[in-house]
Amino acid sequence: MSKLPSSLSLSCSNRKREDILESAQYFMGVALLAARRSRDPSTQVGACIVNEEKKIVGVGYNGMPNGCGDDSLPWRRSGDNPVETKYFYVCHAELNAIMNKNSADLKGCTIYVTLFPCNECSKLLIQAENGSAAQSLCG
Ligand SMILES: Nc1ccn([C@H]2C[C@H](O)[C@@H](COP(=O)(O)O)O2)c(=O)n1
Ligand SMILES: [Zn+2]
Repeated sequence: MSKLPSSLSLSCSNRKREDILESAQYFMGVALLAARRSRDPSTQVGACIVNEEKKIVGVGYNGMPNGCGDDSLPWRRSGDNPVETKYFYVCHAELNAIMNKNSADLKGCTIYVTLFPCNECSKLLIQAENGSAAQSLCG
């Protein structure tokens, strides 16, 4: 291999950068970025699923179901009837991350979520993983 011209070797360091994000910080950063896509006016949640090879296999954020207008469904937290609140409709970030996954199952995966998973999502994560509980890291 040819040597770099002396002008370049003077200006470029030969050392790799050491002050980089740890992988967990990076994956939680992806979850935090995903949360910024959420239309929920009060709480934005992001989730990032990572496999054993440290590859991202699914990302999601909380939002209304596909095809249901963000403008036509309620975003309020309370109402006389549950159907008048967002809770009746909204899909949680973890559910969306699972549905967006690009692998058959989530065996050995870790999910990075910006909020603690609810009981329903915990059940989904367990089933999607095929038996045992998926790890959760919460920010
Ligand atoms: N693990 C979680 C917990 C909550 N969410 C979503 C569901 C709602 O859109 C919002 C919570 O709204 P709040 O009661 O704080 O007004 O966060 C989720 O996606 N994942
Ligand atoms: Zn949930």
